[in-house]
Parts: sequence; structure tokens; C-alpha cells
Amino acid sequence: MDLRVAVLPGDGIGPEIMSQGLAVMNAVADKYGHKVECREALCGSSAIEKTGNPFPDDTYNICKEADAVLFAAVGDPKFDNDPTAKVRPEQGLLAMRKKLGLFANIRPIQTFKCLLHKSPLRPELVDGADFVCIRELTGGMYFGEKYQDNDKAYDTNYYTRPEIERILKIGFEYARRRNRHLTVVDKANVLASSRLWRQIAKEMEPLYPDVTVDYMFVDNASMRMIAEPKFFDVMVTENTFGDILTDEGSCISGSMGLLPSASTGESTPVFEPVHGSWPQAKGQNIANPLAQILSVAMMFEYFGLKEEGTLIRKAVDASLDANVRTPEIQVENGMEYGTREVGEWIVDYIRKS
Ligand SMILES: NC(=O)c1ccc[n+]([C@@H]2O[C@H](COP(=O)([O-])OP(=O)(O)OC[C@H]3O[C@@H](n4cnc5c(N)ncnc54)[C@H](O)[C@@H]3O)[C@@H](O)[C@H]2O)c1
Ligand SMILES: CC(C)[C@H](C(=O)O)[C@@H](O)C(=O)O
Ligand SMILES: [Mg+2]
Repeated sequence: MDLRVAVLPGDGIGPEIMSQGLAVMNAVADKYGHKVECREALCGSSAIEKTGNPFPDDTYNICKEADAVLFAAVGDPKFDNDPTAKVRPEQGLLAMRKKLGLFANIRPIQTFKCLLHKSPLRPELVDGADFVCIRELTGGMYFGEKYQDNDKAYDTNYYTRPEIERILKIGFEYARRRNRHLTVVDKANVLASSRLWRQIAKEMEPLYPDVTVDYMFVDNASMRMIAEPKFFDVMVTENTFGDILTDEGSCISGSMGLLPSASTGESTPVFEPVHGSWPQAKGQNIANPLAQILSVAMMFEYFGLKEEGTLIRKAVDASLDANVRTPEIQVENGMEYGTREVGEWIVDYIRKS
């Protein structure tokens, strides 16, 4: 297969983890005879510095013309610490999602046997936990009308029926392909937007008689995820709740550096870690590259290249089993491996497989 991939390394640890993601992608492509053509583009803080725009038109065009986008992370403390800054790196990520129509963000939460004890939860609670959060990605408070002055500010949690229907459809269909259990997470006891979500979900239920649906308030869901993560199979929720719940989900897996995602919808899909640019770790070679590498696996799988994805997952499992791990999931008194070394080990494993 010929693939054109737009590469957006972004800020902070972004370029370091992206290098490893690309090395793995190229190793897999070589092995299976795929031709991958990469074009790198600016996004986030580095794009603001060079162009004044966190998602320049050139970047948009490169993404639009590509078959897939590999995105790392954006964000910089100079903006995080200045709430008055009007132009912000994260706007680049949001603009990319909106302009490409990427309304469905697929965030799998999985566990790795050898990392069970790295979770702050008891190993028997997390052992076997495996669910997918389908996060709505182009609506809600992130994109509703906003206002801010010195005395007041608001964000509007705006959703329309078509926006809700299309993401719920993805949730129902995902549940069908898994264990047929869908949890709709909302705050329908308080929010009008959530009540519309719940109303539409109930209307759609009869179309999927084989799927068991339950409705859970987001505060309860955040507790249940920790108390009984194996309860969940597929969860579908709005933009803000999905953002928060999936960071919480990393505690089930054992590290933020383990969660990949796929943002899909109307145009070029984007494959991106759930985590951010972790600016404190920039240049230290300590960031876990696995979220980025597993995002590459999701990219191959998206194009129907199942074996390629499986090989990456096998290589990742093998690296963890061999204790080739970044510091945050390192075994006690184990050898230290950096971002680069973990990536190189995985590339080597793929070449030798
Ligand atoms: N998708 C994105 O680009 C994205 C996502 C979240 C946050 N951000 C931005 O990133 C910046 C930092 O935000 P934050 O500190 O809230 O979130 P963050 O995800 O960057 O980091 C939070 C914590 O997660 C852990 N972590 C993150 N990535 C890791 C990795 N690869 N390996 C190991 N551990 C990892 C670290 O302990 C870190 O302190 C902010 O500017 C924020 O806006 C960007
Ligand atoms: C950086 C930020 C805009 C982004 C979001 O909130 O969607 C991030 O937290 C994520 O989870 O991808
Ligand atoms: Mg987030």
C-alpha cells in the first residue's frame, strides 16, 4: 500500500516520541513492502513562533492531502502560565480536529499483564480491564460560544441532534463489534445538553436490540472506572467528559505514556497519544514513546493492515516483558531505558521477526 502521512511532532516531548513512532512505522512498512511518504508540518507553540498561527494553512493543506496524520502533542508552559494569551498552542490541535471534521476520538484503555502492579489500583481490579472510550471531539464546550473579560467568562456546551446521533451511532456500532455493552456517560440530571444526548440514545436503542445500553452520570462513571474498571466495554460521551475520563483511564493501564488514540470522521484521520507535551521532560529522553508507537499500530489497523498492527503490539508487549521500559514504569532496580532506547529495541524486534 502507498501511504502519505502528515507528521506533526508539535512541542515538548512531541518530537522525541514522534521520532520513535516514525522509526517503528518505517520498520513495519519496510517489512511488508509498503511505501510511506512523510511530510512534516508545524503545529502548536513551534508554529506560533514561526508563523503566528498554531495551525497554519500549509499544515492544513499537508494534512488534507495526506492519507493519515501522525500527531504527537502540543503545549508550552509560557502559554499555560499566561491565561490572557489570545493565541494558544492547543488552538492548533482543536483547529486541526475541527477543520478535518474529526468528530470521533477512539481511546482504548487496556492493561498489560506485566504492568498490573504499576497501576495505583489493586492488580486484581485492573487485570483484564479492556474498554474503549468514544469521545465526541468537535462539539460541546470546546467549540460552543465563548466569552471572557475581566469580570465574567463563559463557555457554551452546545450540541445539535446530528452531532449527537453520529457519535452515538459509532458507539453502538463499536459495542456491536465488541461485547455488546454500551455505557452512555452524561450529566442528564443537570445539563440540558446531556438530556438531549440521553433522549437521542434512547430513541436509537431499538435499532440495536443486540446491544445492552446503560446510562451513567459522569461523576458516577469516574468513580466506577476506578472501583470496577472491568464493568465497561464501550463508553460514549461528550468532548469534555471524554477528555477527563481518559486521563483517569491511564491509571488503569499504569501510565499516561501508554494510551494511543485515533481521531476519525469526515476527512484525514489523525493518530495521536492521549497525553500532552509534558514540557518538564523535554529533551531528557525519558518520555514513554509507546502511546505514539501504539497510535502507529492504530493507523495501520485503520487501513485494514491488521498484521502490521499486530506486529507492533507484539513488539510493544515483548519490550515490556523484557523490562525495556521508560523510568515511570521501570521495574525496581531495573536497567534504565530512554525514549530512544525503547524505540530502537522495538524496531530491532520488528526487523528480526
Ligand atoms: N494532545 C495534546 O497535544 C495535549 C494533551 C494534553 C495536554 N496537552 C498540553 O500539554 C501540556 C502539559 O499538560 P499536562 O501536564 O496537563 O499533561 P501531560 O499529559 O503533558 O503530562 C501529565 C503527566 O503525564 C505523564 N506523562 C505524559 N506523557 C507521558 C509520556 N509520554 N511518558 C510518561 N509519562 C507521561 C507525566 O507524569 C506528566 O507529568 C499543556 O500545555 C497542555 O495543554 C496537550
Ligand atoms: C490539549 C487539549 C486541547 C486536548 C483536549 O482537551 O482535547 C488534550 O487534552 C487531549 O486530550 O487531546
Ligand atoms: Mg486531554
